[in-house]
This record gives sequence, C-alpha cells and structure tokens, in this order.
Amino acid sequence: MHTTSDLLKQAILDICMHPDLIPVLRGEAQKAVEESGWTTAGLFKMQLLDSAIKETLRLKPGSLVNLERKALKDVTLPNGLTIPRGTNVAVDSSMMWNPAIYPNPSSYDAYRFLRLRESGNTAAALASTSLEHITFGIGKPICPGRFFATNEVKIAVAKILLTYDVRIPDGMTPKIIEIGFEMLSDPGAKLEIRKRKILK
Ligand code: HEM
Repeated sequence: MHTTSDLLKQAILDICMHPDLIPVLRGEAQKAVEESGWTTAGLFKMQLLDSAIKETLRLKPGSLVNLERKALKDVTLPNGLTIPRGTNVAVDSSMMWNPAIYPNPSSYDAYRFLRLRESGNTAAALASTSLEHITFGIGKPICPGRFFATNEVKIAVAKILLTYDVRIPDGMTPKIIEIGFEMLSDPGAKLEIRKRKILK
C-alpha cells in the first residue's frame, strides 16, 4: 500500500540523514534476531527502531489532516459550535508538531518515543495511537492494518540496514513535499546502496 511504502521510504531517508543511528539500529536488530529470530518477540526488542519509525510518522503522517468526515446531520459540539449537516470536516494533524506536546517538534529525534516508552507512556509504541499522535486514526475506525504495516516496515528497515550500507549522496537533502493536504516523501530522493561485505 502507498501509505506503507511511503513510510518505509521516509523512515530510511530519516535514518540516513542521521547516520550515527545506523550502527546503533544495526546492533539492536542483530541482537534481537540472534535472541528471538524474526518473530514478534524479536521485533518487540527493536525498540529504538520502533521509536525512530514513529518519529518519522510524527513528522510526516501522510496528510496534514486526518479523520475526514461529512456531517450527516447537524452536530453540536460540547463547546457549543454547531456543524451543519452536509459539512465536510477533518482533524488537523498539527498536534504532532505542537512544542507543548513534543519539545523541539521540527527536529527528528529517533529516541523521542523510546524515552516516552521508558517513562511509562503506553501510547509511545509504534502501532499505538493517542490524541497526540493520530497517524493511524483514533476511535472506532482506527486503522486495523497498523500492526501489519508497522511490523512490515520494521522488518524491511532492519533487513536493509543489516544487509546494505546505505547513504544519501553528498549534496542531497531530501525534502517532504506537500500537495494540497498530502505529505509525500521526496520523489527525487536517491540513496547510494552497497551490499555489506561482513554480515554480523
Ligand atoms: C503506514 C501505513 C498506514 C497508515 C499510516 C494508515 C492510516 C490509517 C488511518 C489514519 C485510518 C483511519 C482513517 C479515518 O478514520 O478517517 C486508517 C483506516 C484503515 N486502514 Fe490503514 N493505514 C496504514 C496501513 C494499512 C494497511 C497495511 C491496511 C490493510 C492491510 C490498512 C487498512 C485500513 C482499513 C481497512 C481502514 C478503515 C477502518 C475503518 O473504517 O473501520 N491500513 N488507516
């Protein structure tokens, strides 16, 4: 699916833009696979990778808005605002860039959700959702594919890092593209990829 492939692409680009992360993520994945294989338990142990991908989703959720709906009848909100029948509405994703919620919100911080998770925040895992991170939606129509998608992207990123040396060519800085409400990975981004000689 486009959402999953765009997440994989942006997650790799974000990691390559912070190359100090690569040996740490490789080490984490290597250890997890040695201990538990490519299993749910192994993926659970890749907690920095989990956090790094969630940070990618925070900065580039796929759309500037989410939860698009049409009011089928007049709806009065608890604050007294009435949304007339037939109105198209959506929830703006900007809570994910709110400095009161996420300090230094425009910086990519791969450790952000790992720290939150270690402090006991149960919504900090990649497939979890909260009012502060709505990339997978929230409430009744929450994305049922999120467990599949997040495991798929974790496996793909870990396999790529363990198998290849990857880097962004000198002089290139991938930019997120906004078209209407859509947020897309840089369609012109390139990576240099070389098979690793020693697979540990
Ligand atoms: C990174 C990947 C993905 C993202 C960011 C994502 C995001 C979302 C979001 C935000 C919603 C809720 C939309 C709303 O309430 O208006 C949603 C719903 C849904 N997603 Fe995903 N999704 C992803 C992958 C997948 C995959 C891989 C599948 C299927 C295998 C899937 C199946 C669905 C379905 C069926 C719904 C509708 C649920 C309902 O209306 O009850 N999604 N997704």
